[in-house]
Amino acid sequence: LEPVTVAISIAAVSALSGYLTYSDFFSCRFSECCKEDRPLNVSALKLDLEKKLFGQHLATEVILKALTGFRNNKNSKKPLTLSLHGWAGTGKNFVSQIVAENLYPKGLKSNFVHLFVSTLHFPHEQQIKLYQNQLQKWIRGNVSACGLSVFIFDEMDKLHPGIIDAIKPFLDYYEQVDGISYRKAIFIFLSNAGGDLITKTTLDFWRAGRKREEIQLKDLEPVLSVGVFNNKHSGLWRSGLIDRNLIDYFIPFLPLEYRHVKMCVRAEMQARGVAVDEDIVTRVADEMTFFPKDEKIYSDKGCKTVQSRLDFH
Ligand SMILES: Nc1ncnc2c1ncn2[C@@H]1O[C@H](COP(=O)(O)OP(=O)(O)OP(=O)(O)O)[C@@H](O)[C@H]1O
Repeated sequence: LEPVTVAISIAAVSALSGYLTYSDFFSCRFSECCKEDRPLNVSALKLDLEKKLFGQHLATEVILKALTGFRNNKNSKKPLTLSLHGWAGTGKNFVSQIVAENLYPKGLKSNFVHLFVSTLHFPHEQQIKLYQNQLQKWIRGNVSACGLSVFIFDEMDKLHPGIIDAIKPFLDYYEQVDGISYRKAIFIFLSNAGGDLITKTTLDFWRAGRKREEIQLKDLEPVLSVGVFNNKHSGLWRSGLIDRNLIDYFIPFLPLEYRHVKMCVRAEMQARGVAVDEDIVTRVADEMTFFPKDEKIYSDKGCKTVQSRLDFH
């Protein structure tokens, strides 16, 4: 059989079985497809988070629930907004990548996933108005092309106050704004703001002899939202997004311990296709620095420099 005949037969069978429409088959085969109505593969996302993300039981649980609920709800009243907080190298970008890959096979490289980095895209304080206009245009254009667009804002703590409020109308409970519905879009904010509050709570649990897995969202989420709202350097200082309850979840990323750093080293070795050597794992983990000064429990940079350190061994 010729490839064309095979393609047509597969398309016809798929269309008949209701799995894909005929035009879907061709458009999705030859260019990337906007997956607005496709259900999320919940077990794949769960497996990814549980296998790949270390030491973040709260983030794993909340992200899984939030995405599943949102994607299964055919009548969502607003876009999904997640605000991820935590110390450097604790997995915020890593999780965004996992989420993106579970929505679109090309992940962060997908045409429907957009990453904004504050210091790169919005560097000058004097140009806030310009950035606000550009941001609105960019989001409007992309959501009109694909409802299930994903927008990731990295370095929120370095974003000049007020910029993010430009997207408030898109995050609100409107059916449409100027003829466009934003209700299927996903907004993810990443920030180091609140990292100190998260560390303090995690440390309190540790000092009280309690397991970190006992920390619940209610121990952190309220402190986090208030802390971020009152922090001039959070990107969400006095933000209407918090005021109007437009952020669905504040998700804490806990500081990583020595054992988590070791897990990151092992994962990196496996990703490089080399056999895991426990001596090297220990040596790389021992090279990292830990805080607080006395107890030395949490890695200063999380797992961030693990990859480059591994190159030396
Ligand atoms: N909790 C984790 N589980 C597994 N790997 C992790 C985790 N945290 C970090 N890593 C590894 O470290 C790398 C750097 O982490 P990542 O970029 O996600 O940190 P971040 O929290 O976004 O930091 P920053 O706030 O500095 O941007 C990731 O690509 C991943 O390989």
